[in-house]
Amino acid sequence: MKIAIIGYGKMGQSIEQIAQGRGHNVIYKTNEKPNLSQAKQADVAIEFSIPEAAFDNISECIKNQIPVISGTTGWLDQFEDVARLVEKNHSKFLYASNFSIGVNLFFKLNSMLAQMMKTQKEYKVDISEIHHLEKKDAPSGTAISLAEQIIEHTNYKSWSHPPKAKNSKDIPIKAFREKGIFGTHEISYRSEIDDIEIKHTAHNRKGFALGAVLASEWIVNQKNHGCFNMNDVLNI
Ligand SMILES: NC(=O)C1=CN([C@@H]2O[C@H](COP(=O)(O)OP(=O)(O)OC[C@H]3O[C@@H](n4cnc5c(N)ncnc54)[C@H](OP(=O)(O)O)[C@@H]3O)[C@@H](O)[C@H]2O)C=CC1
Ligand SMILES: O=C(O)C1=N[C@H](C(=O)O)C[C@H](O)C1
Repeated sequence: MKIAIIGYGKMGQSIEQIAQGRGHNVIYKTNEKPNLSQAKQADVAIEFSIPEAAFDNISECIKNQIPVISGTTGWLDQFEDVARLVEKNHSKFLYASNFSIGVNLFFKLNSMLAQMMKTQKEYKVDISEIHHLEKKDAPSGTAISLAEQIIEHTNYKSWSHPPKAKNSKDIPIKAFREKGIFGTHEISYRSEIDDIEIKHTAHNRKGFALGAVLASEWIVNQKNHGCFNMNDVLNI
């Protein structure tokens, strides 16, 4: 598979390593707005850049019929515009706030626990995330996905960051930045009697990078056009 990497920072470099280890060829990489005539030579573009650039980078790939995978967080208010472009151009796009298999299992666990907690009125939920000091957005895309899954299965209506006091329909998300943390997410249901907590800790970036490469392999073989996610890729 020929790969274009758009955003060759910490993730772009990890993805290149994993992709090469699986026998793929990185034919183009950039830290700027992509050169489309070069990117078009690839079977797939993998986009991990910055919140301000993601929408333009993804849109250009879609308009040029390059299947595109993105993991950039902090731009999702423009997701519907991307979905319209995908339809209009009969293109393929896959987004995940977190590509790691472990986190995608954790997402399932979060949804199952939320379903059980819906009727347990004495518990209040909160989410916390910890990331490295270079992270540009807060709260993390993963924390927002976790909140949305809880909202889908309970009576909570929204999430807030920074946490608002005394809004019982709001899920508070706390974000911490510490040196050398790759991504830690914790969900806590607390009552006066006890707490129930589930937690995922990434030890490095290999899981995110491997997931992005697996998603790329999947989308290249996908016959239909459309917007996809990791549930389409992983049979879990
Ligand atoms: N979904 C997932 O599983 C994961 C998502 N992420 C997300 O991926 C994104 C990147 O993370 P990370 O690699 O750690 O961040 P980095 O800051 O290490 O990398 C971002 C790179 O994008 C480059 N860049 C800046 N402007 C553009 C542009 N216009 N077009 C293309 N590239 C550009 C930067 O270049 P320069 O430094 O020269 O400005 C930099 O090299 C973040 O949004 C992060 O939250 C991270 C890990 C996992
Ligand atoms: O910026 C990061 O590093 C990460 N970002 C993603 C997020 O915002 O959820 C995924 C992972 O937690 C690492």
